[in-house]
Amino acid sequence: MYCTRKVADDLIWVGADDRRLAMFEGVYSVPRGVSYNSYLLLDEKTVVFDTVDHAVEKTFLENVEHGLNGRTLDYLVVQHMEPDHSATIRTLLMLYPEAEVVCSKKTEGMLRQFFGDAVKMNIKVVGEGDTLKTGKHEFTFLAAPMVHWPEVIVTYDLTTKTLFSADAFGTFGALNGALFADEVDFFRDYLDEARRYYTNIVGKYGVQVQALLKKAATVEIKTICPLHGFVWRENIGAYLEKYQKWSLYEPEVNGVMIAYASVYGNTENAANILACRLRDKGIKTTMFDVSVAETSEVVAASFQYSHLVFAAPTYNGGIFIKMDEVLRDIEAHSLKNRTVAFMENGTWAVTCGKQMKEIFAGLKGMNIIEDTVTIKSALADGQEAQIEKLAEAIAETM
Ligand SMILES: Cc1cc2nc3c(=O)[nH]c(=O)nc-3n(C[C@H](O)[C@H](O)[C@H](O)COP(=O)(O)O)c2cc1C
Repeated sequence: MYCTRKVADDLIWVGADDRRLAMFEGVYSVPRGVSYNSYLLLDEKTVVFDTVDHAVEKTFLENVEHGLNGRTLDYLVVQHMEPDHSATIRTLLMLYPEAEVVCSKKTEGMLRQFFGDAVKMNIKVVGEGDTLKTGKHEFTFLAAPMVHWPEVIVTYDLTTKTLFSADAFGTFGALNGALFADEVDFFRDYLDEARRYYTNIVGKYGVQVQALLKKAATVEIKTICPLHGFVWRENIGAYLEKYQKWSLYEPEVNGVMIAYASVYGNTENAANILACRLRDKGIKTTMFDVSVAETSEVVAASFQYSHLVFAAPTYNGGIFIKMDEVLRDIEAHSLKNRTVAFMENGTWAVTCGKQMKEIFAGLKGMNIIEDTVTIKSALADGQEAQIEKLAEAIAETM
């Protein structure tokens, strides 16, 4: 049975929630589920904007069929070829073979890569600024390369001032019946998931997101229809401000994120003492044990906080594996402009502080605090003073 909601009188959300997916993109847990959004326009011509993941194909096809109500599908706009949005293209085109596929030149190549030549596609390639008139509505297309694949376009409805934003402005989390961000307390209940989504998925491409935001700033936007999460029609500015900060790598919290690893508890003990000394100075702290925390959460928090401390044991001559994974992921996301400090532990040859530092030395704008605390198995008498010194060094840079 179809399950749809109206974005406007002639625009229907024909997507679906998936609450069974264990790992989004094989990496990110989605305990609150995820939505795959697709939109159907019923103008003189009919248009579907992107499709959905295989997991929700049945509902999507029923939704489109119900929305069309016997009409034919004239256009399928493909903004992004990642399979969570494109997997259902083949089936949709088999059902509506007359539909013209509107996409970028790069998408045309990717369609062939993913689907081969088996499905006949009537493709209309569009470039930056090209327009498509469907009756009452007129659309223009903007290139958004690397937000977050190279082929991405976003679509702006000149008539209603609606931005179909592809993966930009998305969030993890099923919609649970709500479609609009103003139907939930987004900034209280979903901002953390939106940050985790942004930082992990497009966080590396701040420059490209900035380019898209600059283009978006030249037009009035009344509604944003992303491919995951809620549709925005109120308080859009507040969400744009978050994107502005995230894409400029500006921290949201002047405070310290402490991420630690600890096999036997001694590094954890040092990390806890540091957190207490920082709080004594009135500094905000948050902590993660990287053995149990999701790496994507630590990456998101490293974008959120101004100061980062990493504490880990030496492990087979290197960095403890779970910490290594976190640090490599932060490095892969090209985080910039943070103050960073380290605590290292080891029983016979303590090397991981230097190795952790080397990772950050390769990132732009990192202020590395040199007073690494070195622990030999467990904190020795008198080492409280070293931790206090590190807390003071951090406080001086706040
Ligand atoms: C598999 C394994 C490999 C280790 N490799 C090293 C090493 O290369 N160098 C070293 O100094 N200590 C090494 N250690 C010891 C730990 O780093 C050390 O005991 C540290 O104090 C543990 O801190 P924790 O109490 O926070 O777990 C290793 C421990 C384990 C379990």
